[in-house]
Amino acid sequence: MGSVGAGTKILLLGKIYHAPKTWEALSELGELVYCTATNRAEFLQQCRDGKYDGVVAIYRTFTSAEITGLFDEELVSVLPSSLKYLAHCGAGYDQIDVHACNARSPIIRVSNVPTAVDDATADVNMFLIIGALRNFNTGMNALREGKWRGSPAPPLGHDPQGKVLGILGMGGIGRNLKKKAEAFGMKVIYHNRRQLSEELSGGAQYVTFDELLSTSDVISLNLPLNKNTRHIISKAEFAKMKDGVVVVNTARGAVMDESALVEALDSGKVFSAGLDVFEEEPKIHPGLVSNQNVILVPHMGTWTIETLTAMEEWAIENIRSGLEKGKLKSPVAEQIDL
Ligand SMILES: O=CC(=O)O
Repeated sequence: MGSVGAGTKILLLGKIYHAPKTWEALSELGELVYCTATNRAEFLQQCRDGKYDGVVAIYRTFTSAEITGLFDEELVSVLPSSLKYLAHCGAGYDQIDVHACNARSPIIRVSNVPTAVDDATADVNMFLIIGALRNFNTGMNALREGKWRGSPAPPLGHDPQGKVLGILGMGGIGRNLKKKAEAFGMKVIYHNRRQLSEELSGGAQYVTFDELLSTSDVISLNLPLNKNTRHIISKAEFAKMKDGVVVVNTARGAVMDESALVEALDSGKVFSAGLDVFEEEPKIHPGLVSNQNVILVPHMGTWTIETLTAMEEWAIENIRSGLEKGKLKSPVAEQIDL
């Protein structure tokens, strides 16, 4: 079932920082080739000109989109016909149009990196929850301006103990967050496309989307971005939330309508927010930058040596598994049954 043969090539889109030896070891399975394009138009042209013909597997990173742009229908349509495996080094694969990959014959099999990201992302998530509940940003900024806590002093924050945390999206990160939040004394409820088994949910109460919105003291967004979840939190959803709710997002910016969040913060409906992701990274809505009640982190959920190393190793393993066994280690949800 393997795809290894003379002429097999493996293309790197982006960089390998932490697992260079594991990457280089792939050279026993195929020739390692590198992208020379500096922008999307160039990459598309190179593909059309056959520069990457013979590429059977691609390893790509989130930031490689700065050069190639999204793996949308247009880009997928020019990828070499030899391509079988697309290994994304990240948990969220919203940059890839899996539908377009499925439409190819044979299909392009896509993998992401689950599990390895869970701890680091849930840690940042917890940092944002505590930081937003305590509203540390105001005092921290004042201190750097030489004004100690500022004048007037920041409003008092809130303790996590006894607060209801509503987790929207109970995948690996959501479940990991649940355990961490419980250690801080929070009561966890969740909503997910499907209710989880008691064992998987760890006893967290399953509630409807509307119940989650109306009964949570803190709402954490932990769901993937796709056409069904884009702007799942918007004006109408904010209206259903408790007054003074705290909102935290480590998933993808576009699951929430940023302008609606800015309005909800300005009106006081939302007490504070903690954000690691934004709708148009690296652009940040000016209403978020100017609002002291928002903690802003520039997409650093997995930004640790240990986690980024584990992610790179995992994504490379997907390529090895595809080439050796004809099967990816962690296919994306849409392709699990294919
Ligand atoms: O944002 C990070 C990831 O999707 O892994």
